[in-house]
Amino acid sequence: MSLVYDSLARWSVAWSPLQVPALGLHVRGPAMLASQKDFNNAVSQVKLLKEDPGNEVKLKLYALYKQATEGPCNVPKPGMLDFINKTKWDAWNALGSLSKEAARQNYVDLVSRLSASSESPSPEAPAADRKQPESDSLVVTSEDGITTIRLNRPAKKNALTTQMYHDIIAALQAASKDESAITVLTGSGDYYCSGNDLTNFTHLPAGGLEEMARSAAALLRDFVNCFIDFPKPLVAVVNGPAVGISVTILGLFDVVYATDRASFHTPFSHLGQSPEGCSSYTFPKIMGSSKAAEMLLFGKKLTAQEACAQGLVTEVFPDGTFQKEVWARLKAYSKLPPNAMRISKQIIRNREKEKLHAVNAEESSVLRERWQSDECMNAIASFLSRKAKL
Ligand SMILES: CCCCCCCCCCC/C=C/C(=O)SCCNC(=O)CCNC(=O)[C@H](O)C(C)(C)COP(=O)(O)OP(=O)(O)OC[C@H]1O[C@@H](n2cnc3c(N)ncnc32)[C@H](O)[C@@H]1OP(=O)(O)O
Repeated sequence: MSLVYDSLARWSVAWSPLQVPALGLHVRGPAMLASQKDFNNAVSQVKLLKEDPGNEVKLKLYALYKQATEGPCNVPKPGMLDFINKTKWDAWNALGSLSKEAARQNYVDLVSRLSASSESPSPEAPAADRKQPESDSLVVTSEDGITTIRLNRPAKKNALTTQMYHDIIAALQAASKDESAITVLTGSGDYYCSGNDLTNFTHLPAGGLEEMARSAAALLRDFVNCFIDFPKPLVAVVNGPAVGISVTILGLFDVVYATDRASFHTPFSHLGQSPEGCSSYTFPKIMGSSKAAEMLLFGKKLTAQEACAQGLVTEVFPDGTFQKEVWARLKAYSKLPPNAMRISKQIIRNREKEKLHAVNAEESSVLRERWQSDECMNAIASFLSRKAKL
């Protein structure tokens, strides 16, 4: 269950039933409007819904409830760091001058639709007891001399949760000591990875924003250090679009294979952030300072072919044969003498290790400041309130 969902659920207890903005709401004449009794019944019915209707619907319910009971939004807008209350306020405020009566009716209609759909069997709806545990977001397997670390949150485009950063660190540490010759990072579904899960920043710890930025910077530094120090051949099998940190760390891989459907996007300025994953050093080295600046400063998105032409990607494969061709090749490579591959990697990496660690430390420290900036907070709030997408 996502953090936002948890927060909204807690919210619903504290603030009573939730609601959603304009989408799918009915407009009726006064004679057809629901009575106060219908409304009270609907409020009780919400608590009996068998299935969680999801954050968006709960927000809609919340806003309609507030509009129906208090009228148009008349309370001050919460601060931009108060993500949850701001999202709720936005939803209520979006109803504008909708009358109390119309809001009451829309609330009743929405609850009635929800009750009907939660009663009809839906084979695709995930039952609570089939919910994937957090650890299923990463799947690690070892076969044919290859350890594969697979990002497995396809419904969220494999965005990286805080837990996933920790799990990847643990998986890389284990892979560095296991029997496999090669380690692969790849993704499930249509995306390789959409980068940092932006809801990671919605859990403010007791120490507030400053403490959150401190612990995020420490985690980022540990995470990237694992890639710098990884002792065996590390291969990225980029099965679809890649965003943010999943792109920047590619500069620390030994080989990057991509489907022709992949794209490579580092929208740090759009997000009020700055480069990480040692990309401020590796990208200019790989593609030249000007091409690197276009990506890292202006967020230019590269196609797979462009990324290959600029040296970030080793080879591009047609999507239809991508998996077959790449895995056949990796299986062949995994039969090469493992010690020779390790030693060769060490010779290459040792020349750079000290520099890479220094770059990682600096980038993490700069980001610690960035995460506390208005630019960054506004960009995250904007994505979370569904106003912005890349
Ligand atoms: C206190 C400790 C914290 C520790 C944190 C560690 C910190 C290390 C951080 C290092 C710095 C990293 C920087 C980056 O990676 S910057 C890049 C961040 N990524 C983004 O900005 C991408 C945002 N996503 C999008 O723009 C679009 O979703 C995307 C273009 C990727 C896909 O669009 P599409 O229309 O195809 O699909 P949807 O938008 O409908 O996505 C499906 C669902 O997935 C959710 N989603 C996707 N990406 C993210 C994401 N990055 N964070 C959170 N959620 C994401 C999306 O919201 C949809 O969810 P719902 O179905 O529930 O709506």
